[in-house]
Amino acid sequence: WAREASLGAGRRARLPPGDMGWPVVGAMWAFLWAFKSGDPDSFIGSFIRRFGRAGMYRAFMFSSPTILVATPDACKRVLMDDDGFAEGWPKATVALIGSKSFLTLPCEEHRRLRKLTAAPINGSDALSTYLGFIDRTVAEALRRWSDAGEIEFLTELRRVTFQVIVQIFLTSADDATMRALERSYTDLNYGIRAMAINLPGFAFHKAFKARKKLVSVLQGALNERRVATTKGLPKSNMDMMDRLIEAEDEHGRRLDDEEIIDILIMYLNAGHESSAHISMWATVFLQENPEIFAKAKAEQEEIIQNIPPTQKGISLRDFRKMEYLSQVIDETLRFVNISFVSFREAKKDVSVNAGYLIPKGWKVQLWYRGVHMDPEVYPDPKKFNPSRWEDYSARAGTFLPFGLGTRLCPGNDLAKLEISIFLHHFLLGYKLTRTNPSCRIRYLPHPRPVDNCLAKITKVSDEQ
Ligand code: HEM
Repeated sequence: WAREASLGAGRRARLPPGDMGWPVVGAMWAFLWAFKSGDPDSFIGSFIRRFGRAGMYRAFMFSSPTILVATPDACKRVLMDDDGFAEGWPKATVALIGSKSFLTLPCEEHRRLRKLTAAPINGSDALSTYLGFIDRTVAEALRRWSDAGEIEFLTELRRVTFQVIVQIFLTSADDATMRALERSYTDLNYGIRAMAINLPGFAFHKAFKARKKLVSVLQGALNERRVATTKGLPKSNMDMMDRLIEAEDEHGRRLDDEEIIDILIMYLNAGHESSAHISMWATVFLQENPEIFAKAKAEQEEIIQNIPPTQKGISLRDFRKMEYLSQVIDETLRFVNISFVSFREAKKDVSVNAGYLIPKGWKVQLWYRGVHMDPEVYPDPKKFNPSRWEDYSARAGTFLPFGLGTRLCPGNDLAKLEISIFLHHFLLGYKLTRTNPSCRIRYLPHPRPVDNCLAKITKVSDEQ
């Protein structure tokens, strides 16, 4: 109330509708209740019900006055306006991912480090470099799982996507380092959308301990790398850690250890969590929908039949032919809403959407989930329907699984490649049988079955 009052009558009158909720906690209880009770869409739904389809609402969340944005045009307007908005992530996210990661970097520094780190992971050349490794890794994992009996499918997929991202960022990491990192990331993620309460029993407390472990493992790897460089030991090939160590700005300044570690913590996390979840959900949806499965399988069979006998594995050209599979993945991205919201902060007063005011200093939450589940944008939004993407190109702002603008996910192509190659092998030779097909879903931090998709992977045919 105090923050609203300080705006003055004129500015206050231009705020979008909404209310600041309960003292201190604001709308956090309603948010947590909606997500924990299994109906996440009811959170934005309650604003629409009470205040109409304004598309923007005011609320008090994560200890800050906040504008919730839930229409394609308003999301686009905010995401494309770097003069008006900076990143504005909740305290817990910044504390866990790192205050020197992209989450808080000023514009110029962000642009420089983003250019340095995004080029080696996106674009055809980069993708061709990793394709062989991804192909071998997922094929081998599926073979192993089919001999293993019951597995936690999501946990195993996380290991695979982690193996891939570690290969790109820290080529030489040994198995023990990798396992230690991977375990800590699981704990870290459970605290990422929590309140930043560092007391035993709270999710954030456990997550913060996991961050300390990550820092110590990465510091060890960085020390080894620096010693090797000082001694002039030969390098097998240049990975992302080397690039970050050697990067210099125009004044000759290099990144210090803290900066390198925070950037690595961010990339290693962003680079495996979402891809693993989407691979799992896409597999589950395919298995639950025999017609979609059959159509996707037929496409992969055709692709494999046209591979020349001299070619080993699939190529980038084959990947680009996977049109229907790409629709399955887009529909999974829309339907699952792994990144259900993004956070910004207004650097100045900005007018959006028919003159609503986003006051300077207020937080902005971009509700991608609200856009993706809006029946006016996607008819029958709760139906998993890959065919809605046939001959359809989404209007800007309506499909935001990877965000938009200067913060667009730099790993979007890599993620799609990884998920496609996994599904390619799965469709051609395997079947998923879940132990608890109607297992409860937990929506925070990301939607997942609470049993981590306990299942058997069975080999049904040899891949040709
Ligand atoms: C299905 C998989 C993925 C999804 C759904 C996803 C989603 C997103 C979204 C929505 C954002 C934008 C956040 C914002 O607007 O502030 C983002 C940013 C980011 N993603 Fe991804 N991502 C995925 C995979 C990856 C992969 C594989 C990598 C690494 C190789 C990655 C690295 C990043 C990084 C570093 C950022 C921050 C970019 C910046 O601030 O400039 N992501 N991702």
